[in-house]
Amino acid sequence: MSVLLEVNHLSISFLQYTRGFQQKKLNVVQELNVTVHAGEIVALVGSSGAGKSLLAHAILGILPDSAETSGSIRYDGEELTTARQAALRGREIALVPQSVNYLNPLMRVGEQVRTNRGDAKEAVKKQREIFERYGLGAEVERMFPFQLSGGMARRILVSTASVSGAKLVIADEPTPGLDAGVVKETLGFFKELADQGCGVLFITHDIEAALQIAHKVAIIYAGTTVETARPDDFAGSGEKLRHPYSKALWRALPQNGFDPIPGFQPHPGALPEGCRFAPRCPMATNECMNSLPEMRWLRGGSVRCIHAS
Ligand SMILES: Nc1ncnc2c1ncn2[C@@H]1O[C@H](COP(=O)(O)OP(=O)(O)OP(=O)(O)O)[C@@H](O)[C@H]1O
Ligand code: NI
Repeated sequence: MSVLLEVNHLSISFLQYTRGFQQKKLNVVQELNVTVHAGEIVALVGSSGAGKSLLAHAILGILPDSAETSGSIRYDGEELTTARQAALRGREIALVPQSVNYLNPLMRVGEQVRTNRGDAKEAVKKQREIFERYGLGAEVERMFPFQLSGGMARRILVSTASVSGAKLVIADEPTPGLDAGVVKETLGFFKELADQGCGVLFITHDIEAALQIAHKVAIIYAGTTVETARPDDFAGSGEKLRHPYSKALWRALPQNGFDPIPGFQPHPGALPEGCRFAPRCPMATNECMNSLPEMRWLRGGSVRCIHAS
């Protein structure tokens, strides 16, 4: 399948004003890499504050003005410029947001799901077809968001991407606090989109949900990609995983012994010089403190660690 999205060496920083008129640059994301092919579901996993939503916003071109970015984001073989982002956003590149609060409370749902589809007649037809496929009754298109149940609202959010005819769907934490049935159903919708040729970037804290549908898993820590793995690398005690952080994350799951990693992910203002994980890493040596390791290929995946083998 062809490469749809290619993010390389992405850095995002924020200019912050400290005491007086001094400016301080806060480097939040550095050297973030991720590639999504058509028809592929890539899970982006990392803990809170790792930079997942910032990546999503950088791709969509909706970062705040105070953000400064460098590196490259290519879509469909070409650099994603601000102008292209504006033209593709909500159409070819769609966001499935975390919260139903992204829906306009004053607009009937059928209408808002159709907003980015040009031809009105065709849009209604497409929207009805998709609502039916997602098990949303004919009456739903006339409803307002407050009338929807949690499960229905999730279906509406995913159907928006479907109706717009998106080729790349970015789902930012689409299954927070949902009951198991709704999670399973939502995951099924993404699978279906991918089966139709869509690329899906599935952002989540939830490794287990990710593993149910992902073709590839990218793990990020403190603003940096540390590993890309195959779903079946997440097995046993994590011996197939490549990065010490990935292993630790896997072992911290309740079913794997709930062995939490001591320490905390560093705050953007206080990132270590070298490997971001070194201060918490059982394998760290002096060499790890010098510079951020390069990403390298290893056993059918990639890893940013000089000790991984
Ligand atoms: N406008 C901003 N100015 C300064 N720092 C910011 C800004 N937006 C985000 N950050 C910082 O960037 C880091 C990453 O934020 P981001 O929202 O991408 O995290 P995340 O991985 O999506 O976390 P979560 O799982 O909690 O949603 C955080 O430490 C956050 O404080
Ligand atoms: Ni987020």
